Amino acid sequence: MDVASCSGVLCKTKLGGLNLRNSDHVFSTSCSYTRSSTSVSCHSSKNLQVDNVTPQPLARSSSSPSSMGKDVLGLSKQCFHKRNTVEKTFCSAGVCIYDNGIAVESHSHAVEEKVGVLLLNLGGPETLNDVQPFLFNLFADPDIIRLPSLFRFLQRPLAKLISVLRAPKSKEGYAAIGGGSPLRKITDEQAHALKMALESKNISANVYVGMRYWYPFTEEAIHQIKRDRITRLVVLPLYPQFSISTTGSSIRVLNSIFRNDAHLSRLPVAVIKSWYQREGYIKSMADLIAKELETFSEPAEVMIFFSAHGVPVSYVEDAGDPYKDQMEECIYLIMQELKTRGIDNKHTLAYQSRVGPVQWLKPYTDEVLVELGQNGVKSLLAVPISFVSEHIETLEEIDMEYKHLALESGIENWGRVPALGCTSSFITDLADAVIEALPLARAMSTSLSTSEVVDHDPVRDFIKLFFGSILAFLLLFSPRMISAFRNYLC
Ligand SMILES: C=CC1=C(C)c2cc3[nH]c(cc4nc(cc5[nH]c(cc1n2)c(C)c5CCC(=O)O)C(CCC(=O)O)=C4C)c(C)c3C=C
Ligand SMILES: [Fe+2]
Repeated sequence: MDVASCSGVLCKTKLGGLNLRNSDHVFSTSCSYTRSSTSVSCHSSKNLQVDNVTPQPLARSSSSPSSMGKDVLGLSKQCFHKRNTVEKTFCSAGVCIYDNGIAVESHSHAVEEKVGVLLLNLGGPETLNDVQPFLFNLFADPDIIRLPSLFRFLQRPLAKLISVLRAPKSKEGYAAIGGGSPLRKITDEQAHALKMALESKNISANVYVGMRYWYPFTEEAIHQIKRDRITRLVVLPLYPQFSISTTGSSIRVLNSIFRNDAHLSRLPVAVIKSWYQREGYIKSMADLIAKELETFSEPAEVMIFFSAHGVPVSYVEDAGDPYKDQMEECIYLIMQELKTRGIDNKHTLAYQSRVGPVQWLKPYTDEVLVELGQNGVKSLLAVPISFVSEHIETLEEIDMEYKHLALESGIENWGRVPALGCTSSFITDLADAVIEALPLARAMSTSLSTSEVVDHDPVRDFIKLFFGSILAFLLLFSPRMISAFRNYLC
């Protein structure tokens, strides 16, 4: 059934033996919704709203993150939300949720809808020989090293240089955790668990894994989705909070694949850009923290230490990355949830894993640990917060380096909350997010907007390349640049 042809008060979309029933808000060509201080406006030429918006932080601060109302990714915004100051669950999946939500009811005759879920993740080297090429892929990403357009042609040579320089240090880290990243195995397990959770909710779906920098690459997953003739796709990045450097980068790749493929550009897709504020996720995190606190002799005395992967400050301040705002909101929500359980410990947030010469979000995890130790904190529970699987930065950086540093600095009792992995309440919540997003899928546009049309002027390109090369040469051999490269080594 072509959902775009739907009209009237009630529309039904048949999904693999299910009917997803929505209020007419979902299918009207243009809709707006107001409820106390919350409002959502959606406009769609295809009678269907799709995510493509970053959900709003809730309740705490009064100003929106700097990216709100901006289109950080060049994705067309189909919906925009205003701050919800009263109702916690309004935008629970990072997708537009309407009036009475989405009613899902069983239906006896199946139609040809084939649902796919694409899990996006970072990927990691599986062997020590993979480390340098993995790092090359990472640093060749213009969302990881953001060069001014004049220097874009240097992206790959620079990536080669930095990956070769950094590889020995990274290899040491991967060697310490068994010779490779566990990310592929864990993500595959999460994919399987999600498929099962969807099945238990009567949704039959294929779940795919698409990694950004290592196998199975996002491109491979998309080919498989095409071969399997998926007719409706939900894209679910495994990063709770949105950053240009993670979810943003993966969605940029998806966008370019979909736009240039006649079949894919017609496929209804819903992208869940972030989900840090979902109740199920917040509660699952609170469960893990509460359980781990119990392992201390005096749980109430323990400092809860959230450690998030950092991003360069310029991402937040210049490019409008909502990552920092979402991180702070997420921690606020977890602490609120713990408070409802009578847990009112002190807590703090710091950022780890900085790379290269630029300023990263502060405070830095290593510096805060030393300060806390010096200030007499005796018990500390580390909580990795930006990622949902174990990886090099939990297993090596936190469990080895930071633990050692903390104990050296005077902290006596150390604990670490495990990553969510396949925790069942968490996977169930992801399944709910998928189900909420499904009816909001819409086809990506085939036409490039004017700002995206690549304008080729050979004379201008030559002038840029010529002067860019001279500038790059001068910069590369300046003392400042040489010291900058040294920073990639440690
Ligand atoms: C939300 C999570 C992450 C953000 C934000 C992020 C930004 C970011 N990362 C780098 C550089 C590196 N990241 C590396 C590994 C790595 N990064 C994340 C997550 C985020 N990165 C994960 C889960 C992993 C581990 C993957 C694994 O193999 O287990 C690495 C490689 C490891 C190392 O050498 O330290 C680098 C390098 C930048 C520059 C950046 C933002 C601009
Ligand atoms: Fe990273």
